[in-house]
Order: sequence, then C-alpha cells, then structure tokens
Amino acid sequence: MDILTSKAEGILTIEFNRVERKNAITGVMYQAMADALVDAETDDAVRAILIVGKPEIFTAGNDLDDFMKNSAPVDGVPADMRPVFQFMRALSGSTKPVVAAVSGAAVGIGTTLLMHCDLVYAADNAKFSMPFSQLGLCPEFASSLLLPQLAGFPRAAEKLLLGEAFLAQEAYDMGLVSKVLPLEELRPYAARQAAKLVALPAASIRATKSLMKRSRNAAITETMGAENALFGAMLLAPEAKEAFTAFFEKRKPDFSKFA
Ligand SMILES: C/C=C/C(=O)SCCNC(=O)CCNC(=O)[C@H](O)C(C)(C)COP(=O)(O)OP(=O)(O)OC[C@H]1O[C@@H](n2cnc3c(N)ncnc32)[C@H](O)[C@@H]1OP(=O)(O)O
Repeated sequence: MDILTSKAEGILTIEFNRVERKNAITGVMYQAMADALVDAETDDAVRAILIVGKPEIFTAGNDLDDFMKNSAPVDGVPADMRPVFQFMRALSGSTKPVVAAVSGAAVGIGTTLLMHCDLVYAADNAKFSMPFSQLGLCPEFASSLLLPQLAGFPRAAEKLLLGEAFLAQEAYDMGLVSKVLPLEELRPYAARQAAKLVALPAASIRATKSLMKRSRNAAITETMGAENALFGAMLLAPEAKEAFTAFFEKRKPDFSKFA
C-alpha cells in the first residue's frame, strides 16, 4: 500500500509509503487520501488528522510518470473530479484540524498541501520546493495566492518563479511551518499536538478553524480555478514533456527551443 491510513485515539493518520519512488504521488494515492479525508469528515470518532512521510522523504510530489501517461482529458470525467482535485478539495475543505509532519524533501504539491494544513511541523532535514516553472508548469491549488500572502511577494517569487528550494528554518521564517524540530522528535511531537487537539472540545476547534479560514475561502476557490485551467493545459504542452523526459533521462531539460 503506497498510502497507509489508520485511526487511533481520535486521530486519522495518513502516511506516504512509497519510499522507493521517494513517495511520489500517483492518482491511486491521491484517491486513497481523498477517500480517507471524506470518510473522516463524517466520522465523529476522528477529531484530528495527521499527515506524515518517512524520515528521509516527505514526498517528491506528483508522480512524473503519471503526469506523462494520465494527463490527457478523459471523456466523461470532468477535470475537477480527478483524484488530485478530490484530495486537495477534501484537504482544503476539511472542518477537522490537520497536522502535518515534514521530514526530508517536500516537492511540488508536497509543499503546496502544507498551505492547507493547520499545524505544520518540520524536521531539521526538511527541504521544500515548488519547481513548477522548472517543469514547464505553473503553481497549483492556491499556492500562487497563499505563498505571497505568507512570505511576501519577493520571497514567494524566488520560490515560485525560480523554483528555488528552501530549508526548514527559512520555511519557519516565512510562516509556512509552525515549528522546526530535530528529526527524531518530529513524529512524537506532531502526534502529541494532534492528541491535544483531540482532547479539546470538537465544536470549539471546528468554529475556530472555520473563522480563521472564512475570509480567504472564496479567494482560494477562485485562484484554484484559474491556476488549474492553466496547469491542465501546460501539462500537455511540449515544455512539460521535455522536463519530464529529461528527469527520467537524468539530464538537464533544454527549453531553448520554446518561445
Ligand atoms: C499537481 C502536482 C504537481 C507537482 O507535485 S510538480 C513536482 C513533481 N516532482 C518533482 O519534480 C520531483 C522529482 N524528484 C526529484 O527531484 C528527486 O527525486 C528528489 C529531490 C525528490 C530526490 O532526489 P534523490 O534522492 O536523488 O532521488 P532520485 O534518484 O531522484 O529518485 C529515486 C527514484 O524515485 C524516482 N522518482 C523521484 N521522484 C519522482 C517523481 N516525482 N515521479 C516519479 N518518480 C520519481 C526516480 O526516478 C528514481 O527512480 P530510479 O531509482 O528508477 O532512477
């Protein structure tokens, strides 16, 4: 199983478990995470959600092979019903508190998804990146809105226009993560924070989260629509094909022939 889910003591834990592919996320994995989140939404026994990777890798982002093989529109399946949309909609719309524990690399959607979590803990080996422009793509799932809001435009531009990677301390300074911890303390600390949420009155947690998010919900939905229309087209363009092919051929992409 490339995604492990478990429920215990009020916490739904979702764990990336595809370490041989650096936890790169396939459609099947997005669907498993979406289904777990949708189920949690109506399960009163779940009072907090914890998303974790492995000590050496959070996730390498979307599986690039999946991007190459499964990006064309499918007859009868609206684009926003694809598993990645179902997952991000369920995460962004979750009324339950979501805690993420990040160690190792968090690439692409691996960093974007953190902007939709509530408490984000990073190990001192965490490394974040959103290399969309390097892949011939553009930001997705409201990162073009939320990152400039968090970090300010000039710093967000380094991360989104150039796709520069950044370490845990910078992520903390930018406001993307709540706290940086030594790697061995990350998972137990995140679990303890989730347990604190479980012990608090669920109605209070729901109300607080909803109030904190309400002023930006409409903008997030609108931005996701604009981003994802562009993203879907760019996935099928030759620049992305060159980037994905270059990754698997272990060479630098050559974008010089594209205007
Ligand atoms: C809507 C969502 C959008 C997005 O998420 S866009 C972002 C897409 N992701 C990426 O562009 C990241 C690609 N991966 C990497 O840059 C690197 O990996 C890492 C920095 C994450 C790790 O580097 P290292 O430790 O040197 O590992 P390795 O040798 O590159 O990878 C080990 C095996 O894992 C496969 N793999 C890694 N990432 C992906 C991926 N994203 N999709 C498919 N496969 C991936 C490789 O090919 C390789 O495989 P083999 O051992 O056969 O050579």
